[in-house]
Amino acid sequence: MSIGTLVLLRHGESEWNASNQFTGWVDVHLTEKGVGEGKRAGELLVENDVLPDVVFTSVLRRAISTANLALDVAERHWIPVVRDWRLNERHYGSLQGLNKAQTKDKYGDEQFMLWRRSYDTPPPPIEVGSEFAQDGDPRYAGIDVPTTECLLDVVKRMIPYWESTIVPELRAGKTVLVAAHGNSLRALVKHLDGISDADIAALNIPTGIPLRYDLDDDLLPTNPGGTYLDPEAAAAGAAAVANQGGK
Ligand SMILES: O=C(O)[C@@H](CO)OP(=O)(O)O
Repeated sequence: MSIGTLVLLRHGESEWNASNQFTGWVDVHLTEKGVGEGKRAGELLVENDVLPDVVFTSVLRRAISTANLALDVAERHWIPVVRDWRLNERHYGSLQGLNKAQTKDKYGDEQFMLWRRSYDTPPPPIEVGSEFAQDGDPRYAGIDVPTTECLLDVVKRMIPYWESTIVPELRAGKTVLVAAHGNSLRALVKHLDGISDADIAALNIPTGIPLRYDLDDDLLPTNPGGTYLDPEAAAAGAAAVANQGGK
């Protein structure tokens, strides 16, 4: 059987995307625009005839809601769903809740970009028990909840999960939707496309636009970089993510 189709979907615009705040593991809602993006993602799945057989999401509502909205529009609301914290956004440490533009002004461009896009420099850890920390959250019972993560930390939790749990569904020939986050999807795309630790800094994933990957038997993309189902909107969305902090 040939390898199934992989579709990656970053959640639609969240309340903290709109207010330009570092989000990480904080469980914020979608904005109205984000809800519209989720529905539009469903239309794109239908228009391009990529109808998921199974969906994987993080345990954060912005990804869960986006997947629900898209699958409802695509009449695939009934497919099996698997949720796992390993698909969560990167934990942003003590930056969670801070405004990106103010953080950039306070610490300067270089430090800001190091925290935001370097591969192996995590932001300072969040204080346990503080307002935007996740210790004590019942959904993470039994998990050693991080207090900060760099992209390398996300790769370390994400790729073993990809290999053990998502790949078997693809090998069974299924169309698999992964609804997750900017940085958890950057970790997966880095792995799929073999992007270097340095080059991954320049890659940004727009909200709410399905990204299709066709994989060969070795799980290498036959369409390197993937194919956005709305390439124009994706280019504009990725540029907007890259410029966050500039406002
Ligand atoms: O705040 C975050 O959690 C992420 C995604 O929104 O932001 P950034 O793109 O700055 O890594």
